[in-house]
Amino acid sequence: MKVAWAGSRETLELSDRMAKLVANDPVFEKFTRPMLGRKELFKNTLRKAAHGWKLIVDLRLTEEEAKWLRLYIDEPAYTDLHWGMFIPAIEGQGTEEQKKKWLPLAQKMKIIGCYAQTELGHGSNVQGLETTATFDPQADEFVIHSPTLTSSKWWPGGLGKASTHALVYARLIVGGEFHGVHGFIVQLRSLEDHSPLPGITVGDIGLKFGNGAYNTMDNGVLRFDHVRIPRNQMLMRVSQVTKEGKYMQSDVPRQLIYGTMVYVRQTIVVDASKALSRAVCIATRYSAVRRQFGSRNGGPETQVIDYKTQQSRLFPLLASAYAFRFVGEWLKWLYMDVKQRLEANDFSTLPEAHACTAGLKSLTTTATADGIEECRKLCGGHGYLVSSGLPELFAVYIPACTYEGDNVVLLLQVARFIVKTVSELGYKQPVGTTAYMGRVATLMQNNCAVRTAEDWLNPGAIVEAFEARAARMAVACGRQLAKFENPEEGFAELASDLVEASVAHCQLIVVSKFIEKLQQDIPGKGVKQSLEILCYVYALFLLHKHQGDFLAVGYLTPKQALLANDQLRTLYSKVRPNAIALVDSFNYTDHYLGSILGRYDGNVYPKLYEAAWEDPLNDSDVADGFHQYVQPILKQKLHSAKL
Ligand SMILES: CCCCCCCCCC/C=C\CCCCCCCC(=O)SCCNC(=O)CCNC(=O)[C@H](O)C(C)(C)COP(=O)(O)OP(=O)(O)OC[C@H]1O[C@@H](n2cnc3c(N)ncnc32)[C@H](O)[C@@H]1OP(=O)(O)O
Ligand SMILES: Cc1cc2nc3c(=O)[nH]c(=O)nc-3n(C[C@H](O)[C@H](O)[C@H](O)COP(=O)(O)OP(=O)(O)OC[C@H]3O[C@@H](n4cnc5c(N)ncnc54)[C@H](O)[C@@H]3O)c2cc1C
Repeated sequence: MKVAWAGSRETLELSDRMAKLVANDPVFEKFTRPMLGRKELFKNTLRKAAHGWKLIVDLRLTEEEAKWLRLYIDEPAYTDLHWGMFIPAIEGQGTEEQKKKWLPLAQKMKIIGCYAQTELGHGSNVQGLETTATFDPQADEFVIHSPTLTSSKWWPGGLGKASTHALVYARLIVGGEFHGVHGFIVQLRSLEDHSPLPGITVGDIGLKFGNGAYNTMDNGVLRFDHVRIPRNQMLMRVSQVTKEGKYMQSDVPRQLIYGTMVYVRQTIVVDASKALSRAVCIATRYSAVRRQFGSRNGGPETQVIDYKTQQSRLFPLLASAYAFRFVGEWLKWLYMDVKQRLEANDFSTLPEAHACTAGLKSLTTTATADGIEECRKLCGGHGYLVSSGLPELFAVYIPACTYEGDNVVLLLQVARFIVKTVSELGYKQPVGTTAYMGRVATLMQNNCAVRTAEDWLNPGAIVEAFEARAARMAVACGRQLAKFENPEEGFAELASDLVEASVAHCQLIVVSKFIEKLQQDIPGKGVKQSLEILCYVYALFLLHKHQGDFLAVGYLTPKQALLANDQLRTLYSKVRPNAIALVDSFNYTDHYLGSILGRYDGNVYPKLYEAAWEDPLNDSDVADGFHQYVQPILKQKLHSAKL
């Protein structure tokens, strides 16, 4: 199962080597992180990032090894944006000449870059950005300017203190005409002493949610006062500005300017399975250690993992972690395929890639953020201790529902794609993830054939149920929209229904990709069977949770919905004996998990007890401030006996 989770034996071995390298290196210690003040915390992150880079250089790690190393260091840092957005943006939107100039500098870390798109006034509405880039043909330069307070760049990770350069998204103005938002490479700080260059005001935006957590990142604010950059620092793969001041658009679609977001959203789906699996690993191991009630004749109490309610909350999350792992694998493949096509100037699959990355990013991050919090509750009171690892994981993870596109805004993008597909059904055969809509007549007509709980153990029955629900919800939205004279008004009015239809479409993708995964050759005794059980758990859990949809569209009867729930209970009993093995298969070191409750050896209570004494408050028996603030109260002489 470790191989199935990792994707291949090679990846398992490679990631295992990197995990151990980090776990055994004292520089990467992270348990004191929540106790540190902001300055100390940030300096510590800089130290870890520098040490990580030294290892990459000294040990000549490959790009793949370096990625795993950064993952296991497990501390958000400026390097995430440098490697994760600045470099990919230049790769995707730069010309060959620009790539030749900037990529070697960035890859050798001679410069540090961030992705400066969001502003104080606009994040979701990219076309609403206010920063301007005005071409000055006399000087052959762009003038980058922040005309208003709300045009201040606000949020970019790595911008606050670390970056020397930024990829700045600004409205292009040539010859007094606006040409939409484009990307520009702008140097922010001196490469000699790191001080901000003239015309640049830059700093950190302040503390964020949670102790430690995302505060290791220097999310920044940035203002430009007529900062000049050479013309060739506008990324010009999509459109160009000539020396003479002529704006030219190549055959490449404008949307490619948003290409970095497609790339990052795809990586966020893969990361969702990592974050959720960490939380599930902690909650599952602890649920096997923890005992409450049920002692008979002085024997041990019941392990809480044996309670059906615990199983019905925990096992769907375990199944979701696997489901997100496999849909992430597929999405990576889809992205690589689109990338290759784009390089050959085939842009036909870009809209689907945008819809899939946007929708799956939204679906998986929402479920993961909620899932981490559920895991905290599954661990009872001890889950609220920082040493459980769950509060920090939650605090670091939840912004994933917002960054790289607010999850609702992204689902509305999916809705546009679905509505367009439905409206074109008469003359255009849908392909890829919308191919099922080509069978819309059948899906609208046929109802579920399940008669017994066992009938639900059939991938065909499950896929058809999810297809029928998604198709019927999409068609219902299409019909409602058709009643509006102004389609945009209709879209705004029906937005909540459209979001629900998008969720149904995205859940269908995840379920289908899990089922497709099971059609592949999966080596290892019992591995495929265990994955099949998890796949059914994932699908039937969703069906149970959203049974209102399935019933409302008239595909299921209440009896069939009840049968699905009966089957789900049986499946939980089948997961139980392998639950610990299924989380051990994630192959996480105790260092990466960062949780006393999730320790591999299960030695929870002695270690919790030990850790309590390491809290700084326990450095002395009498706390600082006691004599000043508490003792006077204890010693006071009150006049009223009642008080
Ligand atoms: C204890 C420690 C624990 C550690 C745990 C580890 C957990 C992981 C932690 C990870 C740590 C660090 C990682 C940090 C990473 C943070 C990165 C965050 C970076 C950012 O947030 S960058 C900023 C991102 N911003 C956004 O995403 C903005 C969202 N808005 C948009 O994307 C768009 O503007 C829009 C909403 C899509 C715009 O809509 P609008 O209708 O206005 O669109 P346009 O008119 O502009 O275009 C319409 C046209 O274009 C199509 N289209 C839109 N987007 C794309 C696209 N990306 N690709 C292709 N096509 C696109 C759209 O479909 C329309 O097409 P049509 O005309 O209909 O054919
Ligand atoms: C930790 C973190 C790191 C980040 N890193 C970066 C970075 O490196 N670089 C960068 O450029 N940016 C970064 N961002 C910014 C991030 O990309 C934006 O915050 C995100 O895109 C959401 O945009 P917003 O803040 O404008 O939200 P808003 O759009 O203001 O959202 C507010 C509310 O309005 C709703 N809403 C907005 N528009 C619509 C609509 N059309 N229909 C219905 N509802 C709507 C949303 O659903 C939400 O509920 C980061 C943000 C965070 C939190």
